[in-house]
Amino acid sequence: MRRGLAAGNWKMNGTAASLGEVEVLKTAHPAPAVDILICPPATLLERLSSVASGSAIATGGQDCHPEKAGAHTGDIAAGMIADAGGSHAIVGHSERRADHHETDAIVRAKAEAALAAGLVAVICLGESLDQRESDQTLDVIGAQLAGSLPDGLTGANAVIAYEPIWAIGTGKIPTIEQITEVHDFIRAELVARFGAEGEAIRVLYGGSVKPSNAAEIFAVANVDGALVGGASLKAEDFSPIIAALETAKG
Ligand SMILES: O=C[C@H](O)COP(=O)(O)O
Repeated sequence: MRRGLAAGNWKMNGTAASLGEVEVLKTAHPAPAVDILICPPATLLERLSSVASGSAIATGGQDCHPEKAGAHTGDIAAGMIADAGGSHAIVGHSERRADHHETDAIVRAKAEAALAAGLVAVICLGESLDQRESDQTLDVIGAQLAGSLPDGLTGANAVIAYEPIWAIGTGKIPTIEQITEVHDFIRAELVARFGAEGEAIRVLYGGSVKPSNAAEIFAVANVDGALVGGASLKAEDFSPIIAALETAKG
């Protein structure tokens, strides 16, 4: 059975004061039945990793550059995330794909860089509202899986996050039937490509996950957890999501 993963993506939010939220989570979840991950902005990664040290909370970056080092102003290499105490790297988030024109090929290269640095790659994909409304969702997800995933993925080195773009930060979520359809499709594609490891790779849902809707989303068989944005910023919101995942998948 896959272990649940509650992942928080703080995006471009958080200052040193936010580290107190991690202290609260540590106390509230000393021995959780699921994995917990927080990906703060790069400015906080080392400090947050230090605060989380010795707890059940893993940390990671929100992006990494495909190269190991070099003249890439403003970018961060996967090895730097590891050096700062992180164990995961989110790649291919729709905000990166949109804001930084990241293609599937770039996302794949970033995922490969994460794996080469010993990180777990959290590879994101999802359809736009136009694509959803024109019945292209599974085609889009299939193409993103084919183009963004490196070879050799396993349950230990990769996580997939399905995030419908139109559900991110909007308060809207797909129906449970829609989430089930996409997650079942992703699972089948992973098994077709990676065999038994495709069964072990966790598939997270992301997009407006809140304490109020977490339980129904986590009840879906192929939903192994969540990639949470806004509701991961405050322990009072993230903690009940972790608890709901423990109930469903712990
Ligand atoms: O990475 C997280 C997702 O983009 C979801 O963000 P959200 O929970 O604020 O909708």
